[in-house]
Parts: sequence; C-alpha cells; structure tokens
Amino acid sequence: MDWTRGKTIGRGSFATVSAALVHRTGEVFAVKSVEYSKSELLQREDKILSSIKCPHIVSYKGCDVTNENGKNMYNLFMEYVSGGAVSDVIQKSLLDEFTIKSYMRSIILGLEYLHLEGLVHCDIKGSNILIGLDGAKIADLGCAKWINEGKEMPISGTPLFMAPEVARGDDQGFAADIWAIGCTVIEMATGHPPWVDVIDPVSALYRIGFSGEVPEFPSFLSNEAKDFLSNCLRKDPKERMTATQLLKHPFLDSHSKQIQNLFRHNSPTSILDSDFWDSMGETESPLNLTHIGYLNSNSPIERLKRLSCPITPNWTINDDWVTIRCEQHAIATTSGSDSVWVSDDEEAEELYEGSSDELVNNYFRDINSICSISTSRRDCNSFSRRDFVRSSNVTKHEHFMLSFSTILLEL
Ligand SMILES: Nc1ncnc2c1ncn2[C@@H]1O[C@H](COP(=O)(O)OP(=O)(O)OP(=O)(O)O)[C@@H](O)[C@H]1O
Repeated sequence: MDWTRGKTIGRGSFATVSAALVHRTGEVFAVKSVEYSKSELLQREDKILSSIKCPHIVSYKGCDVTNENGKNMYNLFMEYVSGGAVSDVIQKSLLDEFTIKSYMRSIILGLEYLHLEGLVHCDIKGSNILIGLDGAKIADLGCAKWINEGKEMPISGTPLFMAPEVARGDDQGFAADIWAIGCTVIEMATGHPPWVDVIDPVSALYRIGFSGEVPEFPSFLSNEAKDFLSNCLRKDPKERMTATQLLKHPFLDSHSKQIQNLFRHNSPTSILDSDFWDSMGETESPLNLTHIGYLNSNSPIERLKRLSCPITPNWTINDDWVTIRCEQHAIATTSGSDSVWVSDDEEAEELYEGSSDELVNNYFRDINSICSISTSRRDCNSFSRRDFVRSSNVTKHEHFMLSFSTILLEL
C-alpha cells in the first residue's frame, strides 16, 4: 500500500503516532511507528490488535516496514480517531457526568469484549481512550496480555492507574482493568489522575499496594457515580464488579437508551455519507455538534464525479495547514461566508457553469454553522487549519477537515 505520513498526532513512551493517507483511495488512517530494532512491543501490539475486532476498540488496518532518513521503521496502521485522547480533551474542558457516562459505556463494552476474548488491557487510562464521533474507543494494546500468559509476562502499565495487587507485583488479571476504569472516571471528572499528592512513581506504587487506601472520590459526582466507583475501586480484586456487571450498574444503565440513540450513527468516512448529515439534522451528539443541516446525497456525488480529476494527490499536514493538491487542481474550496468553488481548473469550471450555486447549496448547506472557512479563491488548493479551529469545537472541525480531504481525494 502506498501511503504518506502526515502530522504527528501523539507521542507515547515508546512510539510516535502520525496521521497518514492512502494514495489510491484518499483514506485517512493513523500510523504508530518505532525504529525496527526497538519494535518488539509494537509487533506484539500488532499481533494482538490484528486478532480482534470490536467497534469500541481502535481497529487494525495492517503494518509495514519503511526506510525513512536511513532508519528502518516498523509501522502499525490503525483507524484514525478524530477527537484525540480523553486526557487531552480534559485539558481543554472537564467532562460533565453525562459525557463521562457516555464514554464509559463505550469503553466498558470494549473492555467486556477484550475480557471475553481472554485479554487484559493492562493500561486503561485517559491517554489510551480516544474519542470518535461514534463514542469512545480503547487504544494502545501495547501492554495487553492473554490471561493464560499469567506470570510469564511482567507487570506493566502506568503506576497511578495500577490496582493494589498489581502494585505489589502479585497479579494482573481482568480485575486490574476494572480498578483502572475507576481511576479513569476520576481522571475524566477532575482533569488529573488519582493520587494527586504522590510525588513519584515509586511512592505511588508503595501507597497503592500497601497503605490500604483507595483514591479519593470527587465529591461533586452523583451518588450513582460514587457507587459505580466504589464497585471498581475495591482493594480485593475478587470483590470488584466485572465489565459485564458494570454495564448493568445504574450509572451506565439508566441512560443507556438515551446514549445509544446519541451514538447510533456510524462515524462517517466522508461528508458525502448521507447518514452523517441526516443524523446531524436530527439530534446533537454528546460532542455538542451543532446542527449542520441535510445533504442531498446523490446529486453532489454524481456531479462532483463529473470533474473526473485524475488524482495524483499531494497531501501534507503541518502544524497550521492542510494542503491538498491534485494534478489538475480540481479541488473544492470556499471564499467567505457562502460561496464554494469546486475547482480552479478552467475546464472543470466550465462543467459547472450555471450550476455551481445549486451544487454549493446542496453540498455545503449550512456549512457556516460548522465553521467559517475563509480560504480565498486565490489559494484554493489550501485549507487553513486556523480557519477550522476558529469556533468552539476543534474535534468536530478536525473530523470535518479530514472527511473533507477524504472526499476530495476520492473524486
Ligand atoms: N488511532 C489513533 N487515532 C488518533 N490518535 C491516536 C491514535 N492512536 C494513538 N493516538 C494518539 O497518540 C497518542 C499515543 O498513542 P499510544 O498511547 O498508542 O502510544 P504509546 O507509545 O503506546 O503510549 P504509552 O506511553 O501509553 O505507552 C495517544 O494518546 C493519542 O493522542
């Protein structure tokens, strides 16, 4: 598969995650990379991720080895999840209890799947939970292990999220993930991990493993939420609820129908996905997407396809810009509040003469309630990232931006 690496979207302790693009289809995906000589853990993650499939876990898309700047790199391809990690989201604004419930329901459905498959995640925490338009997804199976690997595998994970039996080095089973779920609820509600007053990982492990304390519950949470926490944060792992039991706890169950309605929609692969637009017209998602109107799904595709641009896209992302260039410059852009051009190619433009207003109206109806894109016609093959982040919901704009670039490259 020919692909191009784009902007770095995350850095973990051992790997770098970048956005990337498939040349042939224009599909956007995420690639986790590390030097081949240090790729043992990433190859293990590859093996685990490729063996599972669940809508609440980031999906596997393949792997390869590249030579970049004289170094061999091992690359693991995954679905790109547009909203980023929960730990980053809460740095911008804390989550309310309703949103925590929504995310938790997806996360625990993913965890239930892993546990039924015999896998312990071993590193549940906010930075390993990604937010997509269809809810939260578990990521980073780099520490995961099969339950029957038992003591052959070393204890792994993040000290502040470790259960007492893990901190003592006794055991790391399914119940350890449940403890980490409790810690993640605290992180989502307060903006920081539990045990705020510990000064280093060693004292954290000692306190968690031997003090007999449990993390402090945020006082502002509802009684239901506190009860949920108390069922996750039991010192004795045998007393903790299982993922299946947690799904029936009133904290998650009471709103499950409402939440399912909100997350009913699949994440669109492009903005021409009619379900995406139709659903957005009906309801707001918990990410507070504003109403963005309906799209007449058929005619724009047909008409856009008439552009028949033989695409050799050059797609780059850096900190401020997403630039999409095509051989014939056939590209959609907008100038100011309500005008959209589909191309800066004269021949292609002729095709649209007399119809571009209609096209614009069908294709980008209510676009200004998403964001105001003010790229001028002059730079019509560039989209300014700054323009997308101007209004409040960056996540939504980033998603839109990538969906948008996807369609353009699909044409
Ligand atoms: N599929 C994805 N889509 C979007 N962003 C992602 C994706 N995977 C990872 N990221 C981003 O990259 C960051 C690091 O990824 P990840 O946790 O997998 O790396 P790691 O090296 O295993 O980290 P850790 O330090 O937890 O071991 C995440 O917190 C997230 O911001």
